[in-house]
Amino acid sequence: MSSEKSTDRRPVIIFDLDGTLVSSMDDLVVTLNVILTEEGHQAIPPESVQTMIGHGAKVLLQRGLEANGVAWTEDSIAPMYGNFLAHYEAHIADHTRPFPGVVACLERLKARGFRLAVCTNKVERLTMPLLAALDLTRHFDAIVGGDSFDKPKPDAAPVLGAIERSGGTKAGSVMVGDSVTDIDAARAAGIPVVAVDFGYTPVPVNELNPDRVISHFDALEAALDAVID
Ligand SMILES: O=C(O)COP(=O)(O)O
Ligand SMILES: [Mg+2]
Repeated sequence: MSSEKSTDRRPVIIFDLDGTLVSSMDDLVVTLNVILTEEGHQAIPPESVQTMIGHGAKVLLQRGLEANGVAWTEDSIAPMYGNFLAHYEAHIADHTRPFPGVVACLERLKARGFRLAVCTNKVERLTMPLLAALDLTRHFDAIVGGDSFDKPKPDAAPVLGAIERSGGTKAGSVMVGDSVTDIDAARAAGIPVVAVDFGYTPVPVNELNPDRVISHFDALEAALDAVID
């Protein structure tokens, strides 16, 4: 961390990745179904996969197996998980793109003096190449993955870690996410949360009581102004 960062602590806007900054579902669906069908299992329809995203690739694979009625253990899924990581890494941005308005919004927030961070449950091995492939890495002061700290979201640790690694301060910081894990992690960390309603969640986000819900990144600044004291 530079001395400039440590003496100039600013609020941080902490973004979830899948379903919030980027539309990663199609690439995740393809990889999951390639791995399941290679093993002789049934492919899962996209609308079902959408409800399984947000807890990282390993949980996605576990849920895909459970949907097929297949029992798994950590040992039994290890080779399949390795294949999943390799396939997904090779196709990480075939279809995945930033949602509309993301880049312009990040630039406006940076110009307003916020620090910016990613806090995802995707492992670092996948998070870093995805952000690089979409030319998003340069916008962020810190990037935290599901394996960056001992526990992933909904634990507070990765959210607080993202603030710390950004050289930021918790006061005035806000989480932006698409699912219950983001809302619970923000609550655990003691910061407000804005939810996007175009992401991946089995439960509509407005039923999860975030501080604000937005339907487009053009609405994020007004939502942040409303939730920051
Ligand atoms: O399920 C994943 O791969 C990670 O999801 P997240 O970026 O929404 O935390
Ligand atoms: Mg998400």
